Amino acid sequence: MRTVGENDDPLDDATGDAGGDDGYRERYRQLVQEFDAAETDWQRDRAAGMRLLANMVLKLSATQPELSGLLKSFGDALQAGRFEAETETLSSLIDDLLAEVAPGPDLDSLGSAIGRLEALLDVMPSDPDALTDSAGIGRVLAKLEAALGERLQMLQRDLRVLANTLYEVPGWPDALAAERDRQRNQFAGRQLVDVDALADLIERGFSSIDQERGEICRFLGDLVGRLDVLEKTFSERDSRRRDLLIQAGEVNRHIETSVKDLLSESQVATDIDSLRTAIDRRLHSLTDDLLTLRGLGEDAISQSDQAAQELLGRLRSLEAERDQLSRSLAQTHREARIDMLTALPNRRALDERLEEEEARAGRQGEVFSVALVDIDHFKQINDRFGHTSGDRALQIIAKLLRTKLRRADVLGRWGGEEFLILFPATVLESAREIAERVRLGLSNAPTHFKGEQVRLTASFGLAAWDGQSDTIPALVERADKSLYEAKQAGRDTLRG
Ligand SMILES: Nc1nc2c(ncn2[C@@H]2O[C@H](COP(=O)(O)OP(=O)(O)OP(=O)(O)O)[C@@H](O)[C@H]2O)c(=O)[nH]1
Repeated sequence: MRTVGENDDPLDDATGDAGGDDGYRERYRQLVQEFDAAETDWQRDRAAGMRLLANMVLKLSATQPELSGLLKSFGDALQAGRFEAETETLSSLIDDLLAEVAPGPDLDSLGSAIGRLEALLDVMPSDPDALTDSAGIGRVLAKLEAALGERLQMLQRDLRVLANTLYEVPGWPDALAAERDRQRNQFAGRQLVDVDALADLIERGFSSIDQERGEICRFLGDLVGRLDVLEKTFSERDSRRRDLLIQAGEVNRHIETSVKDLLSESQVATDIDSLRTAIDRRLHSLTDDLLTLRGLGEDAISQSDQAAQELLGRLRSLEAERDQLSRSLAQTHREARIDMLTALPNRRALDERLEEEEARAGRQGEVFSVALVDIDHFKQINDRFGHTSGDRALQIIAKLLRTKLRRADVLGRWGGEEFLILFPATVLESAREIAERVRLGLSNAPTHFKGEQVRLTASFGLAAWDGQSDTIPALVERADKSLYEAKQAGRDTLRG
């Protein structure tokens, strides 16, 4: 392991070992971005869910007459056909269907209609081409099937998005679950709500959304319960959905283990290099797992609201684990005496290095100098371009200062927008020359933020160690005083 003092360029070192752009930092950033994007999508879905409520009423109303019309024309077509053997069975089936739909189809009766339609298909001749006079019936049947399938699928999808979306509202999931159970019991007693009553309920729920959350919960419970009935009709034989859940469960467990291992490895890591290796190894597999989960999740969302809930739950708990990981990383970095943002030695490391230099200079009867560097008008960078750009400016300046200094000079982040340079075994005059070179280098290197050219400058306050009777706090205080004078003199200059 290398110590801070031996480190030529800590920023390069921090990414170099882990492989440049492929380093753990980059992958970690991507992971964070993915989570943020998921969060944004989710917010958007919530708004979409509210819009869907309104659309659903319209769709239900539109389905009813169209369905009746289609069933009637199907019946007519049958009458015109010559399927003597099947006519009786078919006619009674169609009568049943029409009777069921006539009073105003709701989701429950549509679900049952689909079941009957399947029975109808079963009794139809298996080879339509062999029957020249079946063309009309075939067309009507196909149209009916397509219209029903499409409408119900749309309805199902909308309901799922809606249910998922509103699960997000605090306190609703429990109310919803209770309501869903209640509705399930009602279904057992075949207690149906017609489409007008349903629409009424939705509208009432809308108009008093804040005061009447309970009402909306009941309404949603009703819809979700009905959705279950429909879903059963459609996908009882859909084993793919079950497979997806099993696969997702396996990936989840793998992720859980990886994160736990990583956390415990980061706790016991004794140096930054071994920690970095551990993170590197785990983040590879975590990122892959997450992508797999995403892929599975996308499929699962389209198939099951339950799967979507589970995926979301996983993403949330992963997010919590990510935060814990990031806290643990921050802690390790602090302990490693490296500043997280600039990857320079931090205040703690600088304090130690100053003490070492003081002891060395005292022993050998030498001197040394320090400079406090404060970025000019830095608040304006934050105010104009945002805090993230401010952070980037600090990173740019850190790197620039580092490249202008000698190998032996120690540069660290003293705090906020302030840096400290230690010039070991250097008299004030030489330190001043180097500092002036650094100041000019910074001042002549324009930077761009959000497409705008910005000139970053800094003020420098210098002081030299005054021999045995001097102390580090007194030395830094003198440098700070010089810095104040440099600021007073108009900034982008040095004093001391
Ligand atoms: N983005 C970002 N801003 C920081 C960080 N640390 C400190 N700052 C900001 O740096 C700014 C320092 O502002 P001031 O002390 O008013 O000084 P200034 O605007 O640089 O002006 P002068 O020093 O007088 O030239 C404050 O707005 C802090 O919020 C950081 O880590 N990141």
